Amino acid sequence: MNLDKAVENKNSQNTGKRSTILWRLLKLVASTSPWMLIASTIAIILTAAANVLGSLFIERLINVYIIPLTKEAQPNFGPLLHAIAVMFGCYAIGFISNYLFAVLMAVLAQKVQYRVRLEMFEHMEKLPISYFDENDYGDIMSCYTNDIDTLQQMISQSIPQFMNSALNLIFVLGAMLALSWQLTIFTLIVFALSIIIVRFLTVRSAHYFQLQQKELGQVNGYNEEMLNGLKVIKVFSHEPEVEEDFDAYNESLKVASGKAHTYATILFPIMGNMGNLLYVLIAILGGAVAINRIAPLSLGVIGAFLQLSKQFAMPIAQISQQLNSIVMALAGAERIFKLEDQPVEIDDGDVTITKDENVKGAWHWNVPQKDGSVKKVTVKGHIVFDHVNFGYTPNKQILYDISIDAKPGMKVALVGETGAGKTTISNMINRFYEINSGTITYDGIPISRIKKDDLRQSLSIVLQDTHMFTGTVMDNIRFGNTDASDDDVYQAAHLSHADEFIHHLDEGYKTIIDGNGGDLSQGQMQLLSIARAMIADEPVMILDEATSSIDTQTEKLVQAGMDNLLAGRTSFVIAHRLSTIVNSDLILVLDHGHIIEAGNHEQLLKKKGYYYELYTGKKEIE
Ligand SMILES: Nc1ncnc2c1ncn2[C@@H]1O[C@H](COP(=O)(O)OP(=O)(O)OP(=O)(O)O)[C@@H](O)[C@H]1O
Repeated sequence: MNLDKAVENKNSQNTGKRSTILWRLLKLVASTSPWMLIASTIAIILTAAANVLGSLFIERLINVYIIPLTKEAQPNFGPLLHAIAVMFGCYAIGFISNYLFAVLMAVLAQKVQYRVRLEMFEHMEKLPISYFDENDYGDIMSCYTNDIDTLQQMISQSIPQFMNSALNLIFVLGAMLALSWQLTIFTLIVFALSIIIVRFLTVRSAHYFQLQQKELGQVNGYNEEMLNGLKVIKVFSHEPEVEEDFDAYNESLKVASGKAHTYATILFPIMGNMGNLLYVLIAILGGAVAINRIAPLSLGVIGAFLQLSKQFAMPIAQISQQLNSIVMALAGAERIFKLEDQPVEIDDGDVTITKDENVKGAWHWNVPQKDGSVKKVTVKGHIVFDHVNFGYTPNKQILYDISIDAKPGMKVALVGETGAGKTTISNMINRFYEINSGTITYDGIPISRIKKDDLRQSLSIVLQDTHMFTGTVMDNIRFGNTDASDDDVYQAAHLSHADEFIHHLDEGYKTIIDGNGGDLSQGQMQLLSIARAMIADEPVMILDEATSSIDTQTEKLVQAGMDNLLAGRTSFVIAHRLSTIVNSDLILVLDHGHIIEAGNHEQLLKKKGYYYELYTGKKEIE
């Protein structure tokens, strides 16, 4: 199928979709500020009406005021000046209402932009983690930057100009018909020809504008990924390959963008000259008709008609140009709406958790009862997996028949090769993903019954990939518990042994951490995130390779602090260094999503199985 045919087909399919998006956009604008929309609609109607009235007045000016004056020996210019003042008044009203319209639309566009940005951010926070697995960060970012920008431009410029032009067109057409239907029909024939050309060009440029936005998303996505992995690229000297790939994306963007703009820019000169052509043709035709008395055409009518024909051709040129921007912005709006329509995390939990402000480390469940009352139950931290099966995607199972009984206060270690499913198990407890079958209970309550926010609030998680936010060291530790006092922060830092390096920082706890901890080592960030988890003081802890970047000496110290912290709390520890988990109450050995051995260190050593081989170095964790 050739491209032009494909473009036609795609466009006819998209037309319905576009009108839905446009309708939704209109509702969004209307609900953002109804009075602004009404005021701007009145202003734009007034603009078009005033401009056309001004042009129509030319006929009276010539026929009633100017021609009689040419026949008088001593002309009285008073009535003519009065008529010119009326005409000026018309144009002045048009100018003022047009100005008001532009200002209103600019303010309205800012309001919409602000609202969309906020809604998108709020919605994004509620999206399930799986959404971010499936979607590229660059694409999501592109939605926040390019798409919102084009949307704002569309509301503040393209739509106002489009409406202005469309209304002008209608009013001018009415005025032309009132002056001469013969000349109007002639104008419409020329107009129909120009529509065919406009349609031909807009269909093509619309396709390439959509492609351009898509390619831009890909370039941004690739850029971000490579920026994040810059160090890895340098280490492996992959700069030439990366550059080559980037070049390919960039080239596709250049091609799409070039074609989109070529079609769009051809449009304007064609339409501009169409106006001049129309002007000349009407002058010739009108003159011929009047001279040959084919139809009763006065000089005033021809003069006014010529003025109107200019006003008629201009909007067509503008409409065609604005249509491109609108189509481009609609593609952006579609992506914004798609993100806003993404289903948020399902949370039908009715059990909540409350921290007892008076007793340190004490939490309780609020369990609604059948009679409507709420039963308060102390949180113990008993986590049970019962025959749990799970896969991130429907066609690939990751966890098979997992059963774990983590009694309150137990330290449960998960060991196994890379990709065995250790992190996945922890992802099940905090409900980042939903299990396929089986049950997970927390103090006997199925976790699906617990409100997600509350469930996560009761779990402290320290990940291998630490993330710091821009702010002071103090703020970053306090992120775990915003109510914590400065002393609590110092204590947590002390317990996690983070205070040693913090004291060596230029401004100690007040040192600003930029971006994602740019100036800190990976190990130092891990110490901070352990301190952050410690301060949260939650009943259950999950440590996923939490100490993997810390040197063995410091790790031993951190371990001692952590063991104090973990005492009395249920904890799940994932560690490649077996030395950190030998004192666990229960060690689960995972292999390809199956638990193949379970017991404490001594029991597992006695078994002389997989764990024994790992521990004695006969087998290595890959
Ligand atoms: N978000 C995801 N989407 C799809 N598959 C995933 C996702 N996260 C992990 N997996 C797959 O699930 C399997 C188990 O991964 P998991 O991260 O649980 O392993 P792990 O034992 O924690 O490994 P490691 O020791 O490397 O951290 C792997 O095959 C991995 O490719």
